Amino acid sequence: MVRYRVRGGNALRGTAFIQGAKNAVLPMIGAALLVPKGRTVLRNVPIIEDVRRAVELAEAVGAHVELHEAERTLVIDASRLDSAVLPARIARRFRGCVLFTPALLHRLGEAIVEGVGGCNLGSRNLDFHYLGYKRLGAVVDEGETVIHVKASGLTGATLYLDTPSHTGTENLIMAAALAKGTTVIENAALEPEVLDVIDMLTKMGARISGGGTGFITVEGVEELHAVEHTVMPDRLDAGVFAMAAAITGGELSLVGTGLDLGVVRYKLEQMGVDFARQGAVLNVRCDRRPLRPINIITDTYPGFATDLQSPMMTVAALADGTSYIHERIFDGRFALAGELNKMGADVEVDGSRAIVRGATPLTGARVTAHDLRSGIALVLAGLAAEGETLIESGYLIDRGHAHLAERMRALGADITREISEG
Ligand SMILES: CC(=O)N[C@H]1[C@@H](OP(=O)(O)OP(=O)(O)OC[C@H]2O[C@@H](n3ccc(=O)[nH]c3=O)[C@H](O)[C@@H]2O)O[C@H](CO)[C@@H](O)[C@@H]1O
Ligand SMILES: C=C(OP(=O)(O)O)C(=O)O
Repeated sequence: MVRYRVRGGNALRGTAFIQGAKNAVLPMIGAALLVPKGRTVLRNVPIIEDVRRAVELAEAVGAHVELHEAERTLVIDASRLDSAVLPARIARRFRGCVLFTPALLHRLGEAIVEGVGGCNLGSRNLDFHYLGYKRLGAVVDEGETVIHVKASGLTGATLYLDTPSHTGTENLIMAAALAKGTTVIENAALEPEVLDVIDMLTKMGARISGGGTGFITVEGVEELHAVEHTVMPDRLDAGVFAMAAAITGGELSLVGTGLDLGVVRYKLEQMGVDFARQGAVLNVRCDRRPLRPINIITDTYPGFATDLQSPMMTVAALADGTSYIHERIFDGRFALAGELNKMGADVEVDGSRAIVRGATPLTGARVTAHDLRSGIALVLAGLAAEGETLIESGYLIDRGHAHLAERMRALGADITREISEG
């Protein structure tokens, strides 16, 4: 059992190195499996548990994968895929496993998904993925636990997503990239990570247009080839470090090529946090105490990312006044509220809305990370709390943040990652 121990009170200062994006690297590993010849190289890979699971899963289907941790580089040779089974013991541990389906379909004619993991955020349907595969000519057999997708060749079609699903868009692009003819995906996701995946697929030889418009057209090609690609910076990791500076009254220089925090920056600015771009570095500092309250509504890009809703709840708890949060993407993403309240916050949840009455002084406590983002939100709470906070399970935090304790300690935080028995 991994846990994080945080002693609050230190302002974070210095240069924070932002990792590569989890939600870009996972589909890119899936994309690398589409390639029958040569070795794909991914740079700026975050060394997180989800990447380790993706490596294990790629190996389970027959790929040869080298994860060079110090170099943050993955080298993937998918020339000998030999199993269409995504085994439950690995697939149930992360959501990104669903991104392997298109490659298995194209390379082996079937994908057998024995389970799908990921954060427990309420209902997380995959119907857009399966309806899309069916429209492209696949047969989908959805058993109670195992999903079997089969196709002896896919053909382009017009696809529509009821809501712009992030992994749904990536999967249907990958399925369409090697299908015969033209596919149009309407109401496609606009997230920067999706665009980064499109960039990589385009370098691989895919013919994709309309990325970022909501209407994506894919002209199928015969084969894709191996490329080298650098994963974009993780805007969620960057958002967390910006918030850490905000709540501790610190000052951080965020380093990560092309970082753009979008609406998260504007919301933090409204709360009293200062941002300044200095060339390639984004500087964030907060002298204002206490912060001003805020209203946020989560949405697909360019709206406020649901993955930063939990960390923002911690920031709101430390703001002077009442903040309102409306969660519109997931129907079960407020598990953090009860844990923050154990630390002295005053958060009231009513369906998809939360009211956060601040500023309440936070006190260290033993708390539970219910998912990745509630875990990192509790780390933030610990940094601002008086006394010691113990957060379990740290594994969930490690799913998405690389070397968190080391990176935060380098900035002055008192945080340790511990492995306990049981
Ligand atoms: C690995 C990865 O990239 N994970 C991200 C991805 O998850 P993921 O791709 O799973 O999220 P989606 O965008 O697909 O889901 C958003 C919403 O759409 C619904 N839906 C989705 C697909 C579907 O077939 N049917 C359906 O109803 C879901 O139940 C959910 O309510 O986007 C989420 C929303 O930005 C982020 O929180 C996750 O970090
Ligand atoms: C919901 C998340 O991840 P996943 O989709 O991988 O469960 C997340 O990163 O907050």
